This record gives sequence, structure tokens and C-alpha cells, in this order.
Amino acid sequence: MTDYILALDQGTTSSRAILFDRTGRLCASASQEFPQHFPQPGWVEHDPDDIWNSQLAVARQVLREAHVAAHQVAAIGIANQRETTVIWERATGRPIAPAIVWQDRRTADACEALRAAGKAAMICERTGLELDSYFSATKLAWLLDRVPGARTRAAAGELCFGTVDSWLAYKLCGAHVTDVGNASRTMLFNIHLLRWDADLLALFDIPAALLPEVVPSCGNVGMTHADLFGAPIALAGIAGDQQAATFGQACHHSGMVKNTYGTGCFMLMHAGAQPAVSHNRLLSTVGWRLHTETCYLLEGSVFMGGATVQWLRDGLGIIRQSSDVEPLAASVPDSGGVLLVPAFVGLGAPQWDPYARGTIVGLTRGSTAAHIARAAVEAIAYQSAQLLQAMQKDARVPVAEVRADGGAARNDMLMQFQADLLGVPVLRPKVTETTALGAAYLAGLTVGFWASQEEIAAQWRCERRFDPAMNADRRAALLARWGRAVERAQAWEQPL
Ligand SMILES: Nc1ncnc2c1ncn2[C@@H]1O[C@H](COP(=O)(O)OP(=O)(O)O)[C@@H](O)[C@H]1O
Ligand SMILES: O=P(O)(O)OC[C@H](O)CO
Repeated sequence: MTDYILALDQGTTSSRAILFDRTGRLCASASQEFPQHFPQPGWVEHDPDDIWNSQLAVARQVLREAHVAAHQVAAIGIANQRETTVIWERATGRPIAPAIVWQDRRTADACEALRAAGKAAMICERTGLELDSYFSATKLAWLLDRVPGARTRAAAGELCFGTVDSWLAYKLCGAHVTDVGNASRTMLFNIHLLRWDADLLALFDIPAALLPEVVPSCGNVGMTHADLFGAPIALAGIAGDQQAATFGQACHHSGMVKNTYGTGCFMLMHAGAQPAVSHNRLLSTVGWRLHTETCYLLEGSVFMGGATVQWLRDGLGIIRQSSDVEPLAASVPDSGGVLLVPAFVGLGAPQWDPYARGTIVGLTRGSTAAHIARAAVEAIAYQSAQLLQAMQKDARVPVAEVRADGGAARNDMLMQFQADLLGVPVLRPKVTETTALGAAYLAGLTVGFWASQEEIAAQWRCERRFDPAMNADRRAALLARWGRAVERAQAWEQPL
């Protein structure tokens, strides 16, 4: 009898491993941070071996500490930081360069050049993505251009490209695969035809021999090498972390929305069985593919969410740990007119401005650290509110509720202000590790650990509901003022 599903949640700053039982209960977890490298302004790198070693270590740790043997685990599911780009040698598994992380802006100018060449519309039409350095294609091209011999070796089939799911699947069971949702974040994948796009490969000069096989999110990928966990375990589910969280939040029907408040904020709406078309600069992306059904999502990505609070801690030193922001922000009745636009790495949706930079406006002689802390918390909610506004316009339906998760969703003040700004209830579930849970569900569905999506959806439980308590005029006034602050942050850096 197998009792558990093991979820591997490989995030931007940490690797986590979580065991879930049949009721969707979190039974045990382990996590490990790993080093972040910032070799130049705007660059963010990971060592692929750090990613793998930390992920393997926590997977082994959680099994050991929970006294669970490999044969008690029905399957493994992967949820991963998306877009981050890894190239390794097919024969040896050795990475040929550091991984370029999704936050990395080194290819912003390359994107500008493509925009100037009139390529943005075609890219968006085929991939559903905004032309931005966030996605893998320009990062991959950058590596092939800079690492000596890489493009020739890639064309000869000696190298493998993958996002982090591919890298982990390769290390776990030797497969060179990616799931359809992760593929849709590379900017090389046609989301209508669900295959790599030959024109885009030509545009970015990417040899097809480098690419992973695209597999469903729910399906048998292979068995893990026996020496990793003492016995082979089936790898049976893969999803990008935001797709996994959407699945874990049981957003299984059109119009359902979740927002994850982690390093960044990622709001995703279930858009049905056809790609959504955004007229408001949101991303149209693949959610997951279960058996033969593909689910599409509409996504708004905010680059600095909880990371804004980390900056208060590490950059300004006005709090010692992230949770300290709540009492500090609550020590003042409001932000005293201070607005903080956390465009530290540019702005994601809906502005897509790589040249925006962080800005604090509205300072007076009475402004204190507490006002800045409050402005930082509020900034997370303002940015997310802009996403929901865009989403409601695109979907042309009012959203009934937003399901919240991620580390910063623990902050009650943030959740209440969010509900106030949205004018829509915000619901926080009992299991907030929804990313890992979503990966577990996908793997569990493959191996029959759970019978159906209905069974999974019935496991979702609300821990707390935040109802809007702000009148519409005040909401509109606050959002308009936020819009003015964002304008001041935009187009600050000059393109080279
Ligand atoms: N009480 C809090 N209020 C606001 N932000 C918080 C709070 N607790 C944690 N955070 C933020 O949440 C983020 C961590 O959330 P997590 O979901 O673990 O992120 P990720 O998966 O992106 O690594 C950090 O950026 C941290 O600053
Ligand atoms: O690592 P996270 O949880 O911040 O998620 C990162 C996203 O997948 C980037 O697109």
C-alpha cells in the first residue's frame, strides 16, 4: 500500500520537499535555501548543481525524518521556478554555464532590438507572451552566443536545454522532457499547436536538437534512479510552480483566480480549453495538460511581491525578519501619503517596463520607517489589484473571489487591504503550500492515488475569508494615485 505523494517544489530561493497523504494533508516537509548569484547589476544566476543538490537533499531528508520508505511513495510530482534556463551535456549531465534565472534582465536590450524589428506581435500571437527578458528564449540564445562552441555542440545533439523541471527530471530519471506548461514559458512554443515553433527557433537561432520532449503535466515520465531514494519511484507529474499552485488551489473551472504572494506575485485565471487573448498585456499561457485535455490560463506576473519586504529587511534594515513588517506597518493608521513602487528589476504586467526603477513618492517631514513599511505592504496589493483589473477586462466577467497563497499571504493586513482594493473577497486556504500540493495532485492523478479532479477539489478548505470593507470612491481614488506613482517609476533607466 502506498501512502504518500512526494512533491518537489523547486523555487527561486529555496528547494522544498513535501509529503502529502490521500486527504491532501501536509504530513512532513523539508526545505533548504541555496545561493543566489548577482554577478552584474540586473543579472541573477543559480548554479544548476546547487539546485539539484538542495532538491535531492530535502527529498531525502523528508523521507528520512518522516520514516517513509521509497516503496510507500506512490509517485513524485515536480513544481518548479519557471523560465530559468539551464544547458547541460547530454552525456555527462554537466552544466555548461550557470543557470540564467527568470529575474535576470541581461537580455532586455536584445528584446528591444526584436521589438524594433517588429517581431513582438508575431511572438505574442504564437506564444501568448510579451516580448520580455523574463522568458527563456533570449536567455538561451545569450548562452549559445557566449559559451564557446555551444551552438555547434547543440546542433550536434551533444547538449540539452531545459527549464528547471527538465533539469530535475534528467537528474532524477535520465529523461529529457518538459511539461507543456513549462514549455509555454520558453517563448519558443506555439501554444495553439502545442509544439515547438520552427519560425521562433529560427528567429532566436536555437537548434531543435537542444530541446526537450514536451510531455503532459499529468503522466508517467519514468522511474527515478534506484540509488537516489533506495528504490525507484515514479515521476508522474510536472508543472511550473504557478500552474501547480493554480491546480493546488482547485481553480479547475473558467474564471477561477488564484494569486500567489511569494518572491513575486503571480495571479492566474483559469481560461478554459482554448488560449485566452489578452488586450491588457497579460500573458496567455498553458496551465496543464491532463490526459488529452489542455487547460489555458491568463496570467499577470509581478516581479517584486514579498521580495519588497525582504528589501526592507536586507536593504534598509528596518525589520529583522519578514513577519516584523506587519506590526511595524500596523503602528501607523495609513502610509501617510507615502507610495513605494518596487520596480527594482523593472515592472512586469501590465506595464512590462524593464527600464522602470524603484521609487518612493509622497515623502514628507512626518514620514517614518513605519510609513515606508506600510507602503511596501500596500504596494504588493496595488500591483496585484492592477492585475485583477486587467484580468476582469480581458475575461469580461466579474471575478467572484481570489484564492491567496504564498509566504506573504500570511500577512492579514495585506490580505484585508487586498480585498479592499479588489472589491472582491480574498480567501486563504488551510493548506497554503498549494504549489507543492498541485504538483502532488498531478502526480497522484496519474497513478490513481486520487481518482478525479472532483475528489481533489473537495479537499480544498478555506482557513480565512477577507471581505472588502472599502467604499468604491475611496478605492478608485487610491488606485488612481497608485497609477500616478507608477508613471513616475517608469522609463527611468535608459536603454543602452
Ligand atoms: N508576514 C509577512 N508579510 C509580508 N511578507 C512576508 C511575510 N512573511 C513572509 N513574507 C515574504 O514572503 C516571501 C516568501 O514567500 P514564499 O512563498 O516562501 O516565496 P518563494 O516561493 O517565492 O520563495 C518572502 O519574500 C518574504 O519576504
Ligand atoms: O520561485 P517562485 O515561487 O517565486 O516562482 C517564480 C516563477 O515561477 C517565475 O515565473
